[in-house]
Amino acid sequence: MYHYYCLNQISEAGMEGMTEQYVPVSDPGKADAILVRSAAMHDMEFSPELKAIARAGAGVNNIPLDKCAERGIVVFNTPGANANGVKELVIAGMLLASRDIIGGINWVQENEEDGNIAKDAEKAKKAFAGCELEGKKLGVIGLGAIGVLVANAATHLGMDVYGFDPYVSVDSAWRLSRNIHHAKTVDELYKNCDYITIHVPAMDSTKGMIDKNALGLMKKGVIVLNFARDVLVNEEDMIDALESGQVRHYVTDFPTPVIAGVKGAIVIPHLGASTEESEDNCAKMAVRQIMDYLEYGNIRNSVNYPDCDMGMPGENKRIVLLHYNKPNMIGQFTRILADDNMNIADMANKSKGGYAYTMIDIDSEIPERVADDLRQIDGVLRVRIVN
Ligand SMILES: NC(=O)C1=CN([C@@H]2O[C@H](COP(=O)(O)OP(=O)(O)OC[C@H]3O[C@@H](n4cnc5c(N)ncnc54)[C@H](O)[C@@H]3O)[C@@H](O)[C@H]2O)C=CC1
Ligand SMILES: O=C(O)CCC(=O)C(=O)O
Repeated sequence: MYHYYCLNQISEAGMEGMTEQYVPVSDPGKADAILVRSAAMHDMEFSPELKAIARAGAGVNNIPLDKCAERGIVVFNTPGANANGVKELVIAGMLLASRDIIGGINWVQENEEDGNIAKDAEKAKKAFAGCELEGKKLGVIGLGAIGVLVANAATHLGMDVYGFDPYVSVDSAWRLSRNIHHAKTVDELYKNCDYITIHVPAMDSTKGMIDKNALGLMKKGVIVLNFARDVLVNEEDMIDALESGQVRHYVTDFPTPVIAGVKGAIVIPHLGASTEESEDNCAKMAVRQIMDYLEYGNIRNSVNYPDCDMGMPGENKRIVLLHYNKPNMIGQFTRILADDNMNIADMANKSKGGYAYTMIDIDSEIPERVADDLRQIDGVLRVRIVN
């Protein structure tokens, strides 16, 4: 039996994937796994019961990854599962910023009682005119799951697209249209583009990257779109740039007290991934990953531990160890198993930064006392016999 707790509402389509072995609990302190969307977890206490957290989404800046790793809690996310939802809203954002669709709709609502509205609209509409996307230059910062989709879609709208991502993955590079120009520096993209959209995670290295200096390099009247995280943009600097006309519109998916209501800012209430399809995709992926980890110890799409997958153990018994990535850990594990006359049928060890994960299949029962001996090794953070 496994206990889980949902910190946010998670799509039914995902929860339906859980077998009768999974029971919801009302106290997170009693959960083996927590499912979360955007709820902030930094101040939460984690009980020793907690083995996994699954973020049904991409960004994990709401979760204390190192604290979790130190406690042997594996944190998962669902890469790419909501990327199409965000891509579509970014395209909508570019259109909203190019033509005053919102102003026009508001005008119709304000004049709904006007019996002459059809004729009056023809006079009023010049106030809401705009420009087209075709032929304009778009700069995409971050060519991951979302950035690639946005860049490729924009080429189909006839835009001239520039991409910047010094850490682009091989998979993303394969998915990227050959029509995208490779910007070698972010400044090159700032200087040349009419629209700039940012799709990078919120990390120490990216926070505030769109600041006064970056905005100063951009073309006058640029449109900036931020569907990634509020902290990537220095909002005070953005307000100055909107007031001076350096930025024509700032489209953001993140309302804050500073930016909400600012003239020129088009602020959306974090709707990028709020589609039925994205919510279902994320929930299904998060649930599958949690179940595979709790039942078989397999790790797929973790952000604080290495991915490591040995499939199902079959007739064997499996023990998994979360530990520091340092010398002589495996030697100590195998010595303890050998002292107990246990035969290793299969084994995998992977590392990610300072942490590592070892899966060992044994062709006999694994006594709890062996797990206890393994727990005593300096640098071991958690040991689980998973079947
Ligand atoms: N508005 C919404 O509802 C949503 C927002 N997001 C946000 O969007 C972000 C991106 O999402 P995905 O594309 O799915 O993530 P991803 O991990 O697939 O892609 C991120 C890309 O950013 C690149 N990158 C990192 N630092 C960079 C830098 N300094 N300059 C240029 N590129 C850099 C990485 O190499 C990677 O290719 C998430 O971290 C999240 O914060 C994600 C989903 C929904
Ligand atoms: O769950 C949500 O709607 C937020 C999506 C998001 O921001 C993300 O996946 O990073």
